[in-house]
Amino acid sequence: MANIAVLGSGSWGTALSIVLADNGHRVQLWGRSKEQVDAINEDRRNTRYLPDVTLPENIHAYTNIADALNVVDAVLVVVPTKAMRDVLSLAREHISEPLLFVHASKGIEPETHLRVSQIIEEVIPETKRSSVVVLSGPSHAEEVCKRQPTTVTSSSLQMESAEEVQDLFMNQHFRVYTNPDLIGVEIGGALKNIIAIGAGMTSGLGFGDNAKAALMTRGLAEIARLGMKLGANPLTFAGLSGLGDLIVTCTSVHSRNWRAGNMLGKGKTVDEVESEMGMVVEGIRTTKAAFQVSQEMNVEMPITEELYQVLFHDKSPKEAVSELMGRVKKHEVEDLKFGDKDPLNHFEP
Ligand SMILES: NC(=O)C1=CN([C@@H]2O[C@H](COP(=O)(O)OP(=O)(O)OC[C@H]3O[C@@H](n4cnc5c(N)ncnc54)[C@H](O)[C@@H]3O)[C@@H](O)[C@H]2O)C=CC1
Ligand SMILES: O=C(CO)COP(=O)(O)O
Repeated sequence: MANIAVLGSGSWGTALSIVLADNGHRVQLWGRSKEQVDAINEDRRNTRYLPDVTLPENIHAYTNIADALNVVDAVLVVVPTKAMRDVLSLAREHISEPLLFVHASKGIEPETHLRVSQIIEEVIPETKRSSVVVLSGPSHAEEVCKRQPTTVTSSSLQMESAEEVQDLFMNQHFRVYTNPDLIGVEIGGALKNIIAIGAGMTSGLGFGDNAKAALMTRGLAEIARLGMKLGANPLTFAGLSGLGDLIVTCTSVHSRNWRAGNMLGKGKTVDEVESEMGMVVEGIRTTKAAFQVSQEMNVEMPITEELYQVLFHDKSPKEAVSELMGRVKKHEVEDLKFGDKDPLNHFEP
């Protein structure tokens, strides 16, 4: 049994707290809202984010981050990426010995373009962190908290740390694999949100499954293109944190990114969508960050570029689709050449 601080009491922080509590761990959950923290402790409910779920007794909620971090073995940070740096800075002051840091957020920091594990490394000094692990994959909180079958990936540069997190979370409903490709796992989890906004947008425009399949497939190609340039292994994008998460986010009724795109396709503005959603839509800021990175690194990302124009420069979704469909003709797989006898050798690691 371990004591684990969970920083962030939104949908995902609460659902992951349930997984940990089911595994017998003591969870010290930190949230900003006193009303929500009281409701968790007194009524065993997170009324705002997961109102229908009864929370196990071994989840204890706090508004004071020092209380949540008091005598713990590991820290799980699950706040929107834009809040990550502030929350970590707040936590840092209350940590006195090296702790295992796990995060389950999916984004790229808007101003610095850092992945979340890099933000942790920058804000938490080595004397206060033993290792950094990301937990990512196709996993909506609404299903995890009902103990429906879910599979995710635990990734870290240290195998022991990835396995430690696998052991903390894994149970009969929540299956955890390990993967050493931290860059690939974080990039796949962050960038699939962009494509999910696009998939929702095409549905909002009235297009069908062909358009969705096109976006998902070509979206994965451009995610992998940028990821590989950043140092990821292409095989990771065919796994849970890549293709798996892309499927769930582009097709599930629970996806905030898909729903946001759907509203945009139906004519709402970004401001209207964000205020109606009331929950984080990571893909909006990630679109801007990924677009900027793709420009800096000279990586072609046509879907991301069109969505950036829609989200930040008032381009109409219809015009964006038309631009994508009217691009110059291309090969499907850049590495495959006609007449090449052994094309698969391009995929050797
Ligand atoms: N909801 C889901 O099913 C999943 C979410 N994620 C990721 O988890 C991360 C968190 O998402 P959710 O929990 O769904 O978001 P949410 O919108 O449900 O909740 C966000 C939580 O963060 C808190 N928060 C926001 N800004 C803060 C700040 N500056 N300081 C302290 N707390 C702050 C809010 O009060 C709220 O409790 C995101 O990166 C998301 O992509 C990943 C997998 C599944
Ligand atoms: O990452 C998620 C599921 O794996 C959550 O996606 P949304 O933020 O679009 O709901």
